[in-house]
Amino acid sequence: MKPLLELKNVEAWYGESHVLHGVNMHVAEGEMICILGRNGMGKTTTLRTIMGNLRKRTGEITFAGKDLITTPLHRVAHTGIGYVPEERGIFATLSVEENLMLPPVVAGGGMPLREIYDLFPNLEERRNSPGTKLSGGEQQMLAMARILRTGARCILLDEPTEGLAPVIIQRIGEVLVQLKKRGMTVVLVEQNFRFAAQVADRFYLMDHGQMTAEFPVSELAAQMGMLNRELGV
Ligand SMILES: Nc1ncnc2c1ncn2[C@@H]1O[C@H](COP(=O)(O)OP(=O)(O)OP(=O)(O)O)[C@@H](O)[C@H]1O
Repeated sequence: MKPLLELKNVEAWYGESHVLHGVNMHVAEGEMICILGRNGMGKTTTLRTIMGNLRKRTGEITFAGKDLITTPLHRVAHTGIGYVPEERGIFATLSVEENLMLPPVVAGGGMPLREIYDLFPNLEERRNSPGTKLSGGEQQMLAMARILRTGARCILLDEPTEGLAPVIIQRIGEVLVQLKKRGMTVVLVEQNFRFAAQVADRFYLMDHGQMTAEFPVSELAAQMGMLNRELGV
């Protein structure tokens, strides 16, 4: 079966700085993959390159049969792919509900507000609170919810657990399991290896702008020695 998202030999640059050196990656529909790697290896850049935020890029990126390299930046979300950046991008002066309603529904199947509140009950409780008053966990959930409303069927999540308390991390894990049950495709970048090990189906290890290893969760135990050497997990 053809992957939903596929990168072939993708290279990308920030100005003169060559950061991705031939990234190969594929994600099946409904799969949750996790990109592991030390700081600065190109994980965030991979997500930004898929979304078209880095325009200087070569190789092939296809999503749902569409060529994303030639898709204009403002049309990428219309293909059904959404990005939740590490900094979350919540509008501080707007309420939770205004943050949710602001981005347009750009692809078919956008999650209605009612379903979003069922998935994130604490967002409903806080629907009138301004972005500035939200905890880190609430901000992360709002950032994810906002992307689900746009109609994305594949979400790219950059370090969703960063800086969050264990109980909130567990809640985010539960949401990801729910999304997976609904058939959502997820690309996760995570430093929190213990969290990723509980939710991901398959792993990529990124090193100096390339994927240097790939294995399914069933091989995790056998790969621990290698991961320990590479990441110190
Ligand atoms: N806006 C930018 N301009 C120039 N270089 C950048 C920019 N953003 C990142 N880089 C460089 O690109 C390389 C890859 O960074 P990237 O953020 O993709 O790594 P990462 O694996 O996501 O690590 P981290 O977890 O630290 O974010 C690093 O050398 C970084 O310094």
